Amino acid sequence: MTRRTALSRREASGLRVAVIGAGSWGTTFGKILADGGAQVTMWARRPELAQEIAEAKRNSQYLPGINLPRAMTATHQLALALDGAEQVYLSVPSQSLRENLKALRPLLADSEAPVVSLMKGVERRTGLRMSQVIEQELRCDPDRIAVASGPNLALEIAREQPTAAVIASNSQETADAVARAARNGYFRSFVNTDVIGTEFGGVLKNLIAVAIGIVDGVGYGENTKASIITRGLVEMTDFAVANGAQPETLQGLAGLGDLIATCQSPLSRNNTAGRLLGQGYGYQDVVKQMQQTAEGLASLAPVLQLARAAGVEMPIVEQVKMVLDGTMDPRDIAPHLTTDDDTPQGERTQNGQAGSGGALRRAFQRAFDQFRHGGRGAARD
Ligand SMILES: NC(=O)c1ccc[n+]([C@@H]2O[C@H](COP(=O)([O-])OP(=O)(O)OC[C@H]3O[C@@H](n4cnc5c(N)ncnc54)[C@H](O)[C@@H]3O)[C@@H](O)[C@H]2O)c1
Ligand SMILES: O=P(O)(O)OC[C@H](O)CO
Repeated sequence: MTRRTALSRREASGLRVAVIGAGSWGTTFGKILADGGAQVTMWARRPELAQEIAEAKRNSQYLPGINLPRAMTATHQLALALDGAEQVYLSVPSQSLRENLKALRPLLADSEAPVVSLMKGVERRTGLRMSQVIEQELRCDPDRIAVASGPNLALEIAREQPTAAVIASNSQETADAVARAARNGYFRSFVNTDVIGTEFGGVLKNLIAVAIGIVDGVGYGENTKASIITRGLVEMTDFAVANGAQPETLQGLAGLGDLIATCQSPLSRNNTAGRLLGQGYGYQDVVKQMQQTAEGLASLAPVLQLARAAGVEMPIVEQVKMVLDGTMDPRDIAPHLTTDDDTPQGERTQNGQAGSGGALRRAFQRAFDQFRHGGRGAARD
């Protein structure tokens, strides 16, 4: 244990937490919590992984070379993992969250513990964010739910490289309680109440990271990547704000911060999936080659559906989808500034209008329409 870790252990001393999902992020987050002083029980689907974590204090498949803290144990029995848990953290692939929650629900029936999503996807079938799926399946007070997001490449954090994150909840009290637990000498949690912006930041940066991977795979250079990252952030902000986020959240750790980390790092699975696409592999081959979860691939279609419903243009994300579907040559990917032939006027807006941005204007228009129609739903732009 490093000195920084030792200093911070006092802060959450003795808190009992459960982490559901023992892949690279679940295990790393378990280490963050244990190094902050919590007693952590991991739930792993496979008994042999639970045994390795509990006995050898290792997770050699997902975190090679990392020694896990003594205050971390593991089981493959959900009931044991949740027994007495004062906080519950969820870190399974987004598309499997609902089925996992169905198993969790009876075990959490009498619990008031905060439930924290560590995931960065939307559900393909419904387009729902993970906190919404949690609320639906656990039928719990949304104030109990929190989400964690930020520039958080698991292996770097497992190596105790200093990192910051955002914990968001509708309830300031819940966010504060989670942030106090998820904090140690190498991991710092900031708090906000913008759950939508924090969650969508994590989802959307994955899609732009796939685009950057494609560009890398094709062999284009830094100008192309910088153009896509910059215009990608505009798409992320437009989309998130149109769906209820606060724009400043997208400029913070959960937006820009995570976008930078994920687009730059070869550790990123989304970036890696994009690189394979750029090298000419088809979707099925990419899925076969990925050993770990690349959330962006499953989130593409539902995000584009939500974007169309909100009248938001996402030309970069559209192109990633076309490459994935095999309908566009990866070499044709470009940081399109507009989907029509007009000369774009100013970088910030999609519709050639000056000012604070297309998404803000549309969000305002929608609120106005809603007001005008007596809250019966807004007209489409
Ligand atoms: N790895 C990171 O750096 C990182 C950082 C921040 C957030 N995240 C997010 O965390 C979430 C989990 O990702 P990860 O990196 O831990 O993925 P991973 O691929 O490393 O691990 C996923 C884990 O879930 C298990 N799993 C697979 N299918 C399952 C199912 N149907 N039910 C239960 N468990 C199942 C796997 O066995 C594995 O243990 C994702 O939403 C990801 O975006 C990851
Ligand atoms: O490996 P990725 O692409 O899932 O990215 C991991 C984290 O989300 C980075 O913050």
